[in-house]
Amino acid sequence: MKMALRACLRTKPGLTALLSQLSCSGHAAARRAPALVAQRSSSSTSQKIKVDFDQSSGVAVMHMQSPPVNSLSLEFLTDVCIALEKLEMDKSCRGLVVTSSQPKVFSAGLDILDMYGKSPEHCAEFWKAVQEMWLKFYGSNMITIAAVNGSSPAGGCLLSMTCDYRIMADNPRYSIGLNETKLGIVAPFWFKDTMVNTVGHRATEMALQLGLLYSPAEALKIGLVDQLVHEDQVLTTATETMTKWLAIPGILNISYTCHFFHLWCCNLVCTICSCVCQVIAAKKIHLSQDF
Ligand SMILES: CCCCCCCCCCCCC/C=C/C(=O)SCCNC(=O)CCNC(=O)[C@H](O)C(C)(C)COP(=O)(O)OP(=O)(O)OC[C@H]1O[C@@H](n2cnc3c(N)ncnc32)[C@H](O)[C@@H]1OP(=O)(O)O
Repeated sequence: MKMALRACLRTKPGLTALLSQLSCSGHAAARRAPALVAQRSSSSTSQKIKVDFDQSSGVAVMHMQSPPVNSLSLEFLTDVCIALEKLEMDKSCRGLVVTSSQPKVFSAGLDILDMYGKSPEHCAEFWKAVQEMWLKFYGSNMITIAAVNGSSPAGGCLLSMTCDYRIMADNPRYSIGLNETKLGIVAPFWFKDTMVNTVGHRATEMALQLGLLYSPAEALKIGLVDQLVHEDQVLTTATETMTKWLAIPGILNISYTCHFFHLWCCNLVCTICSCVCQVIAAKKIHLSQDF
């Protein structure tokens, strides 16, 4: 699925242009961007994202370092998107491993504090940034591997699911899943679609209806993650796995099918509608709070 989307993006410049208009790169571009320099290994850092790029292997490692729990705030999402955009533009970068520098947590999902009591404009910007992160990872030209070295609820799980492969720390204290229902929130349909593409319809229905968080062993069983390793081994296993993937001839050039392209278009159209609805809703809430 991910590869099909990637191929769509590569072969449909019009779609790419549309996406870039839709995306929040406007505000992203205004911010500082971690630079990638042409040397064997480079390291670039924004406040919340550190990228180590090994030019000899063509593999970058993105460390999320937004304490305490890598919650996805507007600022953090913007940094992630900028870093990803930079890597995407560097054609020598063929693989990306995403991991966390925070102990015990990969990402706590959307930053709840960034969604509450904020202006409609902020909410719209925030929501656009969430969608941009999803689009950028899902449509990435690189092979992406999530090194899930801690808990990964809700938006954190979404982030990992947009990657081609997930390796999780085998620690029963960690959990992963779309738990929005338990928080009284409905997971957006594109969260749902991403999970369907990962674990199938029935498992997704159960997961979303009950707001399930899975232990690593349970997650492996339903295919939400692909591999469990000792937590000390998550990152090294991810880079080893990346080497194997990148050795496959043409891995970055898998052709797409019409079915996937249609699904992609549907998702895009629905996303626009959902975005408009969110803004309208936000405005209504804002108005009702005034009375
Ligand atoms: C009307 C228009 C609206 C437009 C805007 C759009 C809004 C649309 C809303 C719809 C969104 C739907 C999709 C939602 C997706 C989400 O991702 S929602 C977020 C769900 N996340 C969670 O449920 C995670 C909750 N956190 C945890 O389970 C645990 O914290 C952890 C991640 C497992 C880590 O546990 P532990 O190591 O024990 O740390 P804690 O002590 O629990 O936490 C440390 C501090 O971090 C704060 N924190 C935790 N999670 C978040 C978070 N998601 N956002 C912000 N802050 C978080 C926590 O409060 C602690 O803070 P302090 O108490 O200050 O230390």
